[in-house]
Amino acid sequence: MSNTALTNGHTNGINGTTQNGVHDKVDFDPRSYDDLIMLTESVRRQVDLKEVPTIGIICGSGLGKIGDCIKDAQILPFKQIPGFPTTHVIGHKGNLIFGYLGGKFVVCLQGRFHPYEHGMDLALCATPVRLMHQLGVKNLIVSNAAGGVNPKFNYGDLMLIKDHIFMPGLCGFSPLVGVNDPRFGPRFVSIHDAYDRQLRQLAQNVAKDLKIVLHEGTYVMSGGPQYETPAEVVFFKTVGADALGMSTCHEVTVARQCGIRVFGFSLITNIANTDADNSVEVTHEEVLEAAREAGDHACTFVTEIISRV
Ligand SMILES: O=P(O)(O)O[C@H]1O[C@H](CO)[C@@H](O)[C@H]1O
Ligand code: HPA
Repeated sequence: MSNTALTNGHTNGINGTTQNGVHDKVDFDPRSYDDLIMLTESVRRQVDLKEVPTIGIICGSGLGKIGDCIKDAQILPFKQIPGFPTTHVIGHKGNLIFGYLGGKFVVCLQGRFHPYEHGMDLALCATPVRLMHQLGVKNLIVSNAAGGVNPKFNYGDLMLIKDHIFMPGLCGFSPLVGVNDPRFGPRFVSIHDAYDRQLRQLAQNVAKDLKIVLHEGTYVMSGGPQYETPAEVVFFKTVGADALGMSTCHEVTVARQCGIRVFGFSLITNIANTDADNSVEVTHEEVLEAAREAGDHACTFVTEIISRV
């Protein structure tokens, strides 16, 4: 089957109605388990789930190519998913894709929700992970574009995420804040093993076989959307950062709450400034350009990992 864009009309079951497959603004509560179930049912009605997608993928800025590599793809635009907000960030297409990659049936978020776009509602931004869990995902591959802080990193390198510092989470902006329905998972979640050791080892083996430079390090998520000042970069470097971004940690936190194993990697799209006297401008355009250049590379890497999971 060739790739299919799903545009059939549907009823979403969460308040509003739909016309021509595009949902009206719906009153979706990301902290309601019942709303999550209705969202999941809406997705199930719109796609032909040939198998249970046990692997989920989230594409970082400009890394949508990974989604484009999926075979026999069924493409569900976010605007057809009741409760999903829209993604406004250039380089995030806004599709949920089902199909085959590395010989496995996968579900891929071609575009993500950044907390800075959605009033720091981290539970809303992490809803796709809860959806993936409902659909049967057991392993999640998260990717992002990030600024390199570790002096060994070069433009275009890949960094396997070994651990993270979730700045908004530390300041009370966690997707787990608020009343917790135990059906989402436990109230208190241990994040001691956020990035699965076995999957990291597997990725290291893949990188070696494919002769890809793969660093390992700590990813820091800040709130954004402004990039960091040189002093902030030095601060993050001092506390152990290797790469900086504005995403991922909220998704990983929710994945761990519902027991999904996580593998994460960053594409180093720029080198973060550490000296205000010799600093250069960082732009989203250069981030996207780096991601475009690394697209094939990232796709091969992810495909091979999936084939070995
Ligand atoms: O983390 P992803 O989605 O790759 O996006 C990264 O790129 C954007 C900045 O250029 C920020 O949103 C940052 O988090
Ligand atoms: N900082 C924060 N987020 C980013 C960067 C950065 O330097 N590059 C890409 N996303």
